[in-house]
Amino acid sequence: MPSPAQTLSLSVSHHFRPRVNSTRASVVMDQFGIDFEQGEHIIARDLQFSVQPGSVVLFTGESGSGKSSLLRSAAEQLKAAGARVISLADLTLDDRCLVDLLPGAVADGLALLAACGLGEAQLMLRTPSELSDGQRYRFLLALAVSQQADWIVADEFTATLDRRLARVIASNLSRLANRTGIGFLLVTTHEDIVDDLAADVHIRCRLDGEIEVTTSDGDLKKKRCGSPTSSGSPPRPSPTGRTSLGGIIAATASG
Ligand SMILES: Nc1ncnc2c1ncn2[C@@H]1O[C@H](COP(=O)(O)OP(=O)(O)OP(=O)(O)O)[C@@H](O)[C@H]1O
Repeated sequence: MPSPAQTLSLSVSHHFRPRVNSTRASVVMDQFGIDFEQGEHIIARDLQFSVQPGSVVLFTGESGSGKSSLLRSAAEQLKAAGARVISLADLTLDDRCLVDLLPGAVADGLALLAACGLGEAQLMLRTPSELSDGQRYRFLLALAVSQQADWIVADEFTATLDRRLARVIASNLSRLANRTGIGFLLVTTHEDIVDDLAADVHIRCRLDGEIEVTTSDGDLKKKRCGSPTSSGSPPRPSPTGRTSLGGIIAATASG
């Protein structure tokens, strides 16, 4: 059983160097002064916040600011501590009616579908492949809640929904978390759901590397723990005109 409250400490970075070497990758590395040993893009160093059962943690920020990287790191830490963590991205959907896909009593299933904005009878009788993208996303949310997880992980939260519905779902999810004790780790670029979601922890990532952590007690902490991500590149040096590829050194056009 996971302990009632825990502090997560996230340290996330990605290497600049390519996962797959190629001559062209080697030329780019030379042009931007990245060698095979160095070049690290730091998303966060020791970013700390506390969570407990039923906490809603929201990561927002611009595209590329590191939200998903932090989400994955938080989910891994919770898993490592023994929590049952379900990611919407890992759920598979059979071709059966929505009401048949939800375990437990029919009445519970109907209530859950309604909370996720799928309360109309004709929708409950459809299969996942007959739903719109936004309806399918909402069903994934309902399915995840029905599977008795400690934590549910949802990237691109409400991205496929019109913004009015997005706010309704955010508010319902907040109530669900309170009622069930299921925690949520959510990522979105949309800030319009912030008030309705009333997250316990709101982590705002910025492309300049600053991360803001706001907790529900109104506490705001700002930390510059990442490296700027706007260009994703270290300062540009003069190219050497030499490229290294798996130990082979060759002259390039820049030389
Ligand atoms: N596995 C990886 N290896 C190297 N770099 C990565 C990896 N995953 C992400 N990055 C880089 O880290 C930065 C943050 O990526 P991330 O996916 O966390 O951002 P995001 O804020 O979720 O973006 P978006 O809103 O576009 O999904 C980006 O510059 C991305 O290129």
